[in-house]
Amino acid sequence: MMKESQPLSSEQGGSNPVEHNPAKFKRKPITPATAQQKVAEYVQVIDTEVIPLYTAGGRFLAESVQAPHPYPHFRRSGMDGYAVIADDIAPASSDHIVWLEVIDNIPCGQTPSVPIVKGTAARIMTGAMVPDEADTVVMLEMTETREEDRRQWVGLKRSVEQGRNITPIGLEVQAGDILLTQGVQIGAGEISVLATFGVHQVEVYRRPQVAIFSTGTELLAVEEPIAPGKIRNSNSYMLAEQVKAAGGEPHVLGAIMDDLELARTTMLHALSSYDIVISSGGVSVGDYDVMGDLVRSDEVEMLFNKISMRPGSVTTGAVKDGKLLFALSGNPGACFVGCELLVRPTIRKMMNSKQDYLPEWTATLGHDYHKINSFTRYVRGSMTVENGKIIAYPASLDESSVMVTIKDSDCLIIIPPTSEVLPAGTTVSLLRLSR
Ligand SMILES: Nc1nc2c(c(=O)[nH]1)N[C@H]1C(S)=C(S)[C@@H](COP(=O)(O)OP(=O)(O)OC[C@H]3O[C@@H](n4cnc5c(N)ncnc54)[C@H](O)[C@@H]3O)O[C@H]1N2
Ligand code: MOO
Ligand SMILES: [Mg+2]
Repeated sequence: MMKESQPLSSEQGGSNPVEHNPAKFKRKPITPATAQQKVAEYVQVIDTEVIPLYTAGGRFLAESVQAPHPYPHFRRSGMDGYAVIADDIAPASSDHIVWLEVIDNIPCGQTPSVPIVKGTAARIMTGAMVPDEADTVVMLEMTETREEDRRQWVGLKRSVEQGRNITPIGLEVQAGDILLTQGVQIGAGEISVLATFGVHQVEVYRRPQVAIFSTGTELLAVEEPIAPGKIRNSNSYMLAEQVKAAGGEPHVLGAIMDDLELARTTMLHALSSYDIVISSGGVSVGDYDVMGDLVRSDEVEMLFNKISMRPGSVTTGAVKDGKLLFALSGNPGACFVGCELLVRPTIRKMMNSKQDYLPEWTATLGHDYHKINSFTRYVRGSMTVENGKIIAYPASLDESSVMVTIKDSDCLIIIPPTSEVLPAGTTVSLLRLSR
């Protein structure tokens, strides 16, 4: 559940006596992969809880599940028909109907009541337990019936090979098979396995509780009317959705003015109360970029404050008392990418997921990409399949400050550092976004 609280401050002027600090201009960029590694070093697997199965969808399994019995655990009919002994019906043909006496009727959920012997058959329904002595089920459409002296007979004009329409014990699963491993995310298929094997109480990882706050004196709450120079706080909402999609539980702490003290108290409160903290805005070198100043202070241990990527070069990581703080850029595009590349894997690693980083695919660039840069670019784009190949089209507007094309994107196309136009047709890697 996304929770939203009131903005922490509404009255401060937001002017901040940020001291002139040349250190902020000397930032040492590290690669995106190094940033991910640095963050991963601080990730701790979170504790677990036991929840009812019907609430387990989307959660990450904290236990491995071993089959306590084979599945199916009895020989099961795959058709509505008659359970027979194949040898009995071997001579059947259109000229020679073989008649078997029907001595049992086995609906689903019941056990056979009499053994099938030579010359007899049991009427049986799909999913019902096949009598031990029968080795074949003939579907209803291939049979005719008659009644004589209140005895039922079934006639067959064709033979059927032995074993037809019987699902053997353990076809899907043998007793002792490992079915689900720790860290698997529970979806429809997984929950079906758990239900089948009677796991009605599931041990899952607790959802990481993620505090989100935005900094920016320009920020309005979404319900406020626009005003000159002001914008609405869209990043908090965007981040909350990204956190939810990753498997975490967002807590939106609202927006604060660009005020160092306010940022300090908000950050410290968030770090002491939640498992992960994300802030947006104020990490560049501007006069009011308070998060950048704060992260360089003694309050936290800064891991990095520059990554050789765009958007999101100012993405900052820090740690305090074992908890990670992600101070993301205020620019929506950079904020989005920083969250996908660093926060998402953190949330998922905390729940032991092996699907922590965004999956990387190979694709063909759909049109020329003109921007040159010494940093790796993660360009939002959309994928289509043309003639059996994945074609990735960069968004028309992909600047860090652009918000509106995030919604149209299902991938981040990786454009390596380049000084030349990348022509359409180039093979590129991309990170697939989950939607
Ligand atoms: N002199 C330099 N200026 C800038 C540099 C630089 O290296 N030298 N880096 C640029 C890059 S790259 C980026 S990215 C931005 C990063 O800015 P900040 O992280 O400090 O973010 P803000 O200054 O607070 O805001 C930037 C932009 O984003 C808007 N914003 C902020 N919060 C939100 C929100 N919650 N929802 C929607 N939009 C938000 C804000 O109004 C600004 O327009 O710095 C460059 N500058
Ligand atoms: O950090 Mo900025 O997004 O690189 O443009
Ligand atoms: Mg700034």
